[in-house]
Amino acid sequence: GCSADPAPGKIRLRLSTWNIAPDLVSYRAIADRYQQLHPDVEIAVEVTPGGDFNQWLTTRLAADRAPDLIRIIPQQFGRYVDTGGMVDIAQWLPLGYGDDYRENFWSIVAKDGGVYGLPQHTDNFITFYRRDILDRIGVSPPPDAVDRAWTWPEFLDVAREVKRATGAYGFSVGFGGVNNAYRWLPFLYMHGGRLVEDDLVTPAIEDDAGVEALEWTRRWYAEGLVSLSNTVKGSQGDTATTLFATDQAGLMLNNPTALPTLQESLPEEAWDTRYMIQDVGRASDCGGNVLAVTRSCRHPEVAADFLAFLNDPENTVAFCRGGGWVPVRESIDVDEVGYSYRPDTVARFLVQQETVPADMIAVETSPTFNVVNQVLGDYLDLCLIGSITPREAAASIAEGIRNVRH
Ligand SMILES: OC[C@H]1O[C@H](O[C@H]2O[C@H](CO)[C@@H](O)[C@H](O)[C@H]2O)[C@H](O)[C@@H](O)[C@@H]1O
Repeated sequence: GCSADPAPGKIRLRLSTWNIAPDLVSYRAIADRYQQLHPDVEIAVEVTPGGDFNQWLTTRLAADRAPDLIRIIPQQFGRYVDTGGMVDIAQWLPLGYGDDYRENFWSIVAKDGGVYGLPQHTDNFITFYRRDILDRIGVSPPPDAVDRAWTWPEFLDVAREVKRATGAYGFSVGFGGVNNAYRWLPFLYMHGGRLVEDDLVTPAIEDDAGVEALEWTRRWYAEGLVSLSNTVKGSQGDTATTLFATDQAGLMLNNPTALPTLQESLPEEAWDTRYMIQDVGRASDCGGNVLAVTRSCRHPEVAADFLAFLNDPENTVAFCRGGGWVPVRESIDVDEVGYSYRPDTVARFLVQQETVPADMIAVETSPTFNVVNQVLGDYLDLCLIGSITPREAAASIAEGIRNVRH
């Protein structure tokens, strides 16, 4: 909380965010500008632990020592709103502040007449490839159009050849760790499957499409095309990018968090991107974050004012430019953002955004999804490592969804 003021008369706020270098720079710059306008406020930018996020935040909230402001993924946010961890900031926002946000994203924070945070940006997955490795095996990337992306069979054929060339794996996937099972759902949806019905609570994963999607993903590991250190739970934040940047995988399905590592570790000409792989349909990840004020904050009116400033159109543009993120404000013309690194790749994230399924977003941002996400991660991983069959995994995931108290 902001109980310990460092200088007399100063209001101290702590903002906690993922360890993503360009974002830390952007948040610091925005906080500095706010401090200049409000000399009585001091803002510290801190780094959130990745793997044990839920344990960390739950304990901090219980002890009333959570950061004042938290960057949190939409897939986990509902649970903290439900349990009173996040503050309704509606009364401190300028009138109509939400009008500019795309509806899908605004609905994540606007609940029961209150506003429990602000959606800051989104992102998704596209296909990365190592140019040098594809050149070596004489394979060309697919055409540069979202509807001409590699299909499942084409992608696995290329991945098998790439595996022979790397002597290790074919591709890596930006699962990023134990909290991110939902990043598998685009594969289910692009195969025509669904996790739940329209009511968001009745399981729908046990049909043919669901079992086939699980089977297909299982094959990645059974054939050694993907490392067993790169399952949902086996992965740590940067696993996918590290495998790709160290020549162990020549292809990668990942989001813009890969960019800072690639910038540091590979020459620009060594890699490029195309659109996300596709099957009978197209889909990609519902990435990004919400920024919220926690109940530990002693000065929620100041924290809310800072949040409104941080998310104003100008600061949103600056933030998205630095990190390669997709803005969720209607008024921002993305062509004018002027992305600072690999704008060609960022342009693909922007186009790919249109393929993120609305029904997938709806379930991922529903209040109980946090629990469903854990169940999905448990059985998905057991299936990927071959301990249970795809059909058993589908049945257990469905049972887990049924057991969640709605
Ligand atoms: O579940 C925690 C994950 O959170 C981060 O990822 C999220 O934030 C990223 C930056 O906004 C965004 O690209 C991604 O779509 C979000 O899921 C973090 O980068 C991950 O390491 C972490 O596992």
